[in-house]
Parts: sequence; structure tokens; C-alpha cells
Amino acid sequence: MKYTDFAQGLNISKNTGEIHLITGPMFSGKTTELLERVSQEEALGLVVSLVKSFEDFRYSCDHIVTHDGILRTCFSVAKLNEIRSTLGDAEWRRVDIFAIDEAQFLPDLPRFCAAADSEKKKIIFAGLEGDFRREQFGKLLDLLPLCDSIFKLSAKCCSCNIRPATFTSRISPENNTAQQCIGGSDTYQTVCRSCFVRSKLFALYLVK
Ligand SMILES: Nc1ncnc2c1ncn2[C@@H]1O[C@H](COP(=O)(O)OP(=O)(O)O)[C@@H](O)[C@H]1O
Ligand SMILES: Cc1cn([C@H]2C[C@H](O)[C@@H](COP(=O)(O)O)O2)c(=O)[nH]c1=O
Repeated sequence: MKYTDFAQGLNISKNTGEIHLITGPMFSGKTTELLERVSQEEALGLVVSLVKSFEDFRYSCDHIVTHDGILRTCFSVAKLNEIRSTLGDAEWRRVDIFAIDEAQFLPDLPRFCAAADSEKKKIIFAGLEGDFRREQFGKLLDLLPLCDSIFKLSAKCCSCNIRPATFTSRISPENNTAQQCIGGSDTYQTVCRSCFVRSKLFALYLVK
């Protein structure tokens, strides 16, 4: 089922919550897609609260910003459990939808989604499901069984310039092995499966 079918459904009868995931490598358009959905929902007259992890301060502390510079004001939080007290009870009740960006940095994502879903809220969250090693990043994958829709985007492979990129690789990973490292095209590039595997084999060869 397409995402827009859900959006229409919620407008007609708000009997349940919903959970929707937008994922893919960096630069694949996750934030762009999230903000487009926010606009669609608002056009239906629904109240959307925008939230992001405060860990992502690249472009702004209090805006969700795409790499192309499209932006919307948001709450920046360390944990999602701050939202209810920040909004207050009346505003929390008014909100139909939570749009969450950089979800990989939010440790209480599953707990928040379960609680908001039980209160018939719709949650749309965007983030990286895998890190630069293609290992699980944050808690996004814990929510897969609860999602109504999962949308995985791809970017262009920066290495071969031919195949779609489904992974993010870190430039000079030998200098920084921590999973979390805030950055943009100075630190990361998008790669296809073939180029990702080739770069790993090359790194192994260099170590020997
Ligand atoms: N270095 C880059 N590599 C690829 N795309 C880039 C780069 N810098 C800016 N962009 C633009 O970023 C857009 C995606 O932005 P965004 O929605 O913020 O992606 P994501 O949230 O997945 O990182 C692309 O459509 C492209 O136009
Ligand atoms: C792959 C990878 C990314 N990060 C960081 C880098 C950026 O600050 C964000 C992702 O931003 P985007 O909106 O998807 O472009 O995550 C990281 O910390 N560790 C990684 O392995």
C-alpha cells in the first residue's frame, strides 16, 4: 500500500496509530521525503510536530534541513521522552503526527513509538538503518515489525557513478572508527554494493 493511502485513511477515521519508516544511505533524500510527507499531512489539515535528534547540528540546532537547504523549524531533543513535557498536555493531545529526523541517534525511539501509537498518533521517522560498516545503527530496525510502511531510498554511487548507492562509506575510516561521527560529504560518500565490497577488500590488502 502506498504511503498516501494511509494519509487519506487517517483523515477519514482516526481509530489507530501508524508507524512509517523512511531509510537509505546519506544523501538519498530521506529528509526531503520526510518534509514532503509533512506538507501532504498539513494539506489534509492534520497537526504535525517536527522533531530531530540534537546530535545533528550540521546545518541548524532547531531546524530539520535537507542537504539542498529546504528547512522547517523543529524541536531538537536528546531523547524523545522530552517531547511530551516540552509540548505540554494540551498541545500533545492536539498533535496528530510526529515527524522525526535523524532517528538513528534517538535511543528511546521504540519506546516513544509504542507509546505514541497506543495514543493513536502517527509517527513518520527517517534515519540511517546502517552505519559506515553496514552494521545496525541505533534502534530503527527494532521497529520493523511494528511499521505500516518501510521506504528505502538510494543515492548515486560516488565511486562508479553508474549503479544506485545503497550504502554509506566513511572517507578515511582508519582515522575514525567510532560509529557516531557527525559529518557530510567531507566525511562520507554513497556507494553501491559492488564498490563497497571492493573498497573493503582494498583496505584488507593495505593492512596485510
Ligand atoms: N555530496 C552530496 N552527495 C549527494 N547528494 C547531495 C550532496 N550534497 C547535496 N546533495 C543533495 O542532497 C539531496 C538529498 O538531501 P536529503 O533529503 O537531506 O538526504 P538525506 O536526508 O538522505 O541525507 C540530494 O537530492 C542531492 O540533491
Ligand atoms: C554513515 C554514518 C553517518 N553518521 C552521521 C553523519 C550524519 O551526521 C548523519 C546522517 O545524516 P543524513 O541526514 O543521513 O545525511 O549520521 C554517523 O554518525 N555514522 C555513520 O556510520
